[in-house]
Amino acid sequence: SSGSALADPEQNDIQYLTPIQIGTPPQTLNVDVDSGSSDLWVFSSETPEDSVQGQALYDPSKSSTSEEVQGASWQISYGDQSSSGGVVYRDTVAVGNVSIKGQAVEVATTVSAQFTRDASNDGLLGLAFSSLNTVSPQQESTWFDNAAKVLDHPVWTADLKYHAAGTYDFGVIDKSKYAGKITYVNANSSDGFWMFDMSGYSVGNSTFKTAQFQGIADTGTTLALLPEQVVRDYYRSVRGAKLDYFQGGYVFPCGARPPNFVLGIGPTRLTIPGTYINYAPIDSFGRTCFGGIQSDDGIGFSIIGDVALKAAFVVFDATPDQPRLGWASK
Ligand SMILES: CCOC(=O)c1ccc(CN)cc1
Repeated sequence: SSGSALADPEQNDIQYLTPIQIGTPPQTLNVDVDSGSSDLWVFSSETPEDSVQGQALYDPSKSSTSEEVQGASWQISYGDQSSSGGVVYRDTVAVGNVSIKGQAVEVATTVSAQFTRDASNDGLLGLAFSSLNTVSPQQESTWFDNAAKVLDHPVWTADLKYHAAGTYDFGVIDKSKYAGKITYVNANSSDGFWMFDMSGYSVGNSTFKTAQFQGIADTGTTLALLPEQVVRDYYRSVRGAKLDYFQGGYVFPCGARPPNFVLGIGPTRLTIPGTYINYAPIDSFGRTCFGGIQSDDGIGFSIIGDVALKAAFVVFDATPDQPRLGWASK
């Protein structure tokens, strides 16, 4: 089997939302497909009312195919200090028409304020490796790990777009979605992430600078978080850029035209247009803008989030014993 699902951006592409179907009859929720985590969790009939502000809810009692996983619970916190937790059901989950029975659906009984405030986000679909799943006492598999058994190929692809809807495909690599060839690099899943090595960078039309650093391909993070030295070097070329401690990163006048940023990924190059790096205004006048590239300081590795991923067609290839990431222009 194979399938395709929409990746619809919220304002400023802060995140992309994908409709999925849970239960019988199907209940459609819009979730954030997140290659940086491994829990499928949703707002539900068991989420306290004062924590729900407009989200669609999964109600397992209205699904003839749901069953509670006795004694199981989950609790997760993300890099941005948001968090959620709750209990676990099994039910049928379809993403892009690929339907998987007995998928662990983690039902939120607590969510942090950041999730409550985002009315259009009904939950997360974690597509990192199952070793990061937080269900206890018995860890659960991700939807993709379960789907890979029935997909024509153990792959999924991300075609995110700038201020436009893109797609996530499962079990198929759609040639109409990219240009030229796909360059594959090995992924290291030992920490549960889609982690890979970068070989250097260039700013605008300057010469390529070699730099060895590793990062994770993370569809669930908005920006690109890179080594401090690289980021400092980049903003030297942005008129009026400065590191604003109170905004928590580099800002610049919205009229600045940031240069392109080229990321070296093995033998291939990913060019992030400067327009993607002029991420969004931080003030209501649209005077000062926040950079789409920021420092990864304190994380321990870089995070290649949506600002970078939307410049490419990305293949998440879970071929047993040698996961790979494929990169193509489009
Ligand atoms: C605004 C609601 O979304 C989140 O808080 C959120 C989304 C994804 C992730 C995973 N990187 C963390 C928090």
